[in-house]
Amino acid sequence: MVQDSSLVLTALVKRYGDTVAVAGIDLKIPSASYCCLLGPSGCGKTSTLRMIAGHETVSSGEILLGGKYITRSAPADRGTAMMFQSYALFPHLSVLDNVAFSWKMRGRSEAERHKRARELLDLVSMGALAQRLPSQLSGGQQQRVALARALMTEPRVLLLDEPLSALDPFLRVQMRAELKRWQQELGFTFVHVTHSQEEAMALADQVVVMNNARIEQAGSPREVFNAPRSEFVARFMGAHNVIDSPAGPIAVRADRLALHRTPVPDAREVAVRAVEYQGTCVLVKVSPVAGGAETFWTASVPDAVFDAGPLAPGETVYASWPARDAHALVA
Ligand SMILES: Nc1ncnc2c1ncn2[C@@H]1O[C@H](COP(=O)(O)OP(=O)(O)OP(=O)(O)O)[C@@H](O)[C@H]1O
Repeated sequence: MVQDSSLVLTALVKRYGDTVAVAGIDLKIPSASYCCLLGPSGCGKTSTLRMIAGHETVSSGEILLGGKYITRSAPADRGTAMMFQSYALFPHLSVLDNVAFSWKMRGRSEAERHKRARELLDLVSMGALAQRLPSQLSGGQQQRVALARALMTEPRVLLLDEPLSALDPFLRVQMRAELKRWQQELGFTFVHVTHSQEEAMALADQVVVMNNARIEQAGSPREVFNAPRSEFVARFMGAHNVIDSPAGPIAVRADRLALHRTPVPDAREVAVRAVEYQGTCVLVKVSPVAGGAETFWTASVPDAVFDAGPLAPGETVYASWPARDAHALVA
């Protein structure tokens, strides 16, 4: 039977003296799903993760794993394992012994622990390097070992704190795909802290956008990207314009903002301010003529469309968007 690895956070609060790091959040993370906690520095992501792990006490509120309260359980008794930003491998132990370490602490025999460690090293494609020392591995390889070591404790929930931030951009994209594959193969819950919206969109079943110790919005990457609820989410997810309309602020995706040379109904007159070539598209930055020079909107124009009618800074054009692509934002 597959174990229930769902997580529920209710009215969870973390205070450090006068600082409120997490201000009473409610969140349900379904069993066997990939959840990304996303937000700017200091918004409370790591504090949330550390409370789930039991590395930080909860000021108030509750945490349930698989329907059982774990709020006050010892870290080792929770069914969670944490993979850290720095991989924190023991430098003097081989890869195999690093992975087997937690079973040594539990008094399991060498044959038993090495057998399981080898299985996990094979899972993360590191079986061939089992006898190396951590210093003889690349960053991506060290990360695989750190993952195998976390899995050795047989968690139901794996907690990952910025696991890709130390890798170069090429490796980051490769390891991202592997994390997703491992999560699907293992079939348990991953909670991954990141400040990269691109990473969260690529990985998550559920993206949880945090700001100022609270959850601004939680949903699938498509829901959060296509229908941001607040100005903060629209700006943080990027590729959106926040536009004042008579009914209040709206978000319009940059690729849904159309530019016309002649007026069309409901269009706003705008001045082209800058043109940035991006390869597959061209970003055209415009300012509404009636809106002040410090307001900028961006239209993302496919390169072939732009090439058919190039625009240059200083030109005046007309910006419009389909009504269905205007998402009302809460203030
Ligand atoms: N041990 C601590 N003592 C006092 N304040 C803390 C402590 N840990 C975190 N904080 C504060 O709590 C708030 C949330 O911090 P947290 O580390 O959870 O944010 P974060 O979103 O993970 O940020 P980052 O992306 O920079 O890691 C911040 O204002 C931070 O300064």
